[in-house]
Amino acid sequence: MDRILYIVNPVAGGGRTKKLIPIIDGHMKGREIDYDIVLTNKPGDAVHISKESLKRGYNKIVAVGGDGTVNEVALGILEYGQGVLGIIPSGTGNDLARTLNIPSNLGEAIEVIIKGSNKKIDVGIVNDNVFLNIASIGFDSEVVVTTEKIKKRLKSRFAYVLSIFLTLINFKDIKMRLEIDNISYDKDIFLIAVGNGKYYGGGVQILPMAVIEDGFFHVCLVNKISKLKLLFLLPTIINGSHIKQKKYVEIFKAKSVKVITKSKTYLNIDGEVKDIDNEILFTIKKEKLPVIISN
Ligand SMILES: Nc1ncnc2c1ncn2[C@@H]1O[C@H](COP(=O)(O)OP(=O)(O)OP(=O)(O)O)[C@@H](O)[C@H]1O
Repeated sequence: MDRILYIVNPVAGGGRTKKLIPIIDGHMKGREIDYDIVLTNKPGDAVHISKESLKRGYNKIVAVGGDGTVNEVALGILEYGQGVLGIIPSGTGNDLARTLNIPSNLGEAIEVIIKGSNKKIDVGIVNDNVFLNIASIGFDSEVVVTTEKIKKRLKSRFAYVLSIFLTLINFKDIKMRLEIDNISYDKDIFLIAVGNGKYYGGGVQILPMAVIEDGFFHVCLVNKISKLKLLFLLPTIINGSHIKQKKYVEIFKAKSVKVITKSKTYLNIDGEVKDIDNEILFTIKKEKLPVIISN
């Protein structure tokens, strides 16, 4: 018999997620299923709540929020060592749910939690951080940093577009040594994305070839390119057709990736950006994570 815990991040999706609580309750009531709904109070809460509730006998832990909330619940399950991750997509991006074809409609997503099946997906590790979707370095990470700064003054979707233009004006290619499954390359890069999911940034198909359960990372490298050419290349990333531009874009499949940069840079991990050291190691965890998906 399943015991389901919904962990709701009230600030996900610009605060919309909090309003889902009575709707989830309405869908669950009257069914013979043991469930509970709890709210997070601060970042990191979902990790502890997941672990504690698994200890108390819940088996399906559902992240109600965006990719950040999903990442925290996944960490709790992995640290505890058992349990299944459920996802009710209600963040701004929901990129992992998009790769897994989890419905965006709330009622349908709840039905998947109740009746869906488990799929074991790959878990990435980058410098002690767990990620399920995509981690990246370069232009895209700097766009996230600039967007956060702009959002403090301008609360609109336009903030993202504006930050793309501002970052494009100021961005300098990053010199790095890359080791992909122990083969070394010296590169000047515009961006490198390493992951198991296909999308980031709310549906941008940076890794259209990614397979989420094959035990490998999928890597997209955009090499140094003139700003004029970038204006043509960037829109093709939205539908994934950039990978045909072999002159500028390289694709790899690997078990491990190491990046060594000369200067400090940013790392985007499932949508959250961190300052990083000069050496970044991406590896795949041996154990996969069970996630509930549609039958
Ligand atoms: N109660 C809370 N108050 C403030 N922040 C919280 C709370 N609970 C969780 N968080 C943090 O909110 C951040 C954003 O959450 P999440 O990523 O799920 O939503 P989102 O940003 O709207 O969606 P997406 O990442 O898909 O774009 C996460 O980093 C998480 O740690």
